[in-house]
Amino acid sequence: MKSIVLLRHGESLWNKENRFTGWTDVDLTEKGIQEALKAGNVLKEKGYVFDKAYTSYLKRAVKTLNCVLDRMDQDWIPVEKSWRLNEKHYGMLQGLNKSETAEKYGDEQVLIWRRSYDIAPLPLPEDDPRNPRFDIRYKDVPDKELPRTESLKDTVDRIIPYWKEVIFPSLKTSNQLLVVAHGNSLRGIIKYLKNISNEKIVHLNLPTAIPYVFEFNDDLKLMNDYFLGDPEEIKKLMEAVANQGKKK
Ligand SMILES: O=C(O)[C@@H](CO)OP(=O)(O)O
Repeated sequence: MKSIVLLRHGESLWNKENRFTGWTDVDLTEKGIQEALKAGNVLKEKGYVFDKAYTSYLKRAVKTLNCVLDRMDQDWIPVEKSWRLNEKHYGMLQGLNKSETAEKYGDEQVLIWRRSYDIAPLPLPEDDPRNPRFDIRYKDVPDKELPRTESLKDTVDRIIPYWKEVIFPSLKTSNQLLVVAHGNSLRGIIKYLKNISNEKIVHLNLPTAIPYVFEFNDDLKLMNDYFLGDPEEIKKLMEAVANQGKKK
């Protein structure tokens, strides 16, 4: 069986402060580093040997990947970074506290901004210094492809071509691949892989740094998917993520 392991980064500073993050390049907390190292230990214990890893241009994902590979003593494997694996762009919500935003606009509106398929938060103004066009790391990305906000659909539209053209085809010549990315960019990939409806995807909340394994047969047909960890604990972690967008 071939497998692709999806992993959300460990806790970031803005996860801890409960702020909308999106494309803001915040670092891991100490807890986030420990979570990433733990994921590395779990993958090592299970005997994973990755042929290649993929991650985003954002340091919380890059550093999580580095911690995982360090723990596995697989620091040497090829790694490809792509802006296409970045988190959903959260537009004008970036930096705001999620429960304060729920106090102001209501839980339901925040759920729409966080989890609906095709509704995006208000975009950053064109001249906002946070517009990705002013960030050197995106200098090779055509301006029209750089978001100032995104719905999950927009995220899927930029991520799935990369999945189909780069990540998935490399499974033909590999056995195990690792993708370290973000809560919503991974939700987009999972929606595509499992053909989850626009309505059902609202309820998927990914915990930080819990490996999610997708197994494929030799014809690259998806056979099985499961988290590595205690199901009860994972359920609680998922509920905690869902609750981040509610009033206190
Ligand atoms: O703020 C964000 O960028 C994301 C992921 O951390 O959060 P949410 O779970 O609200 O989509």
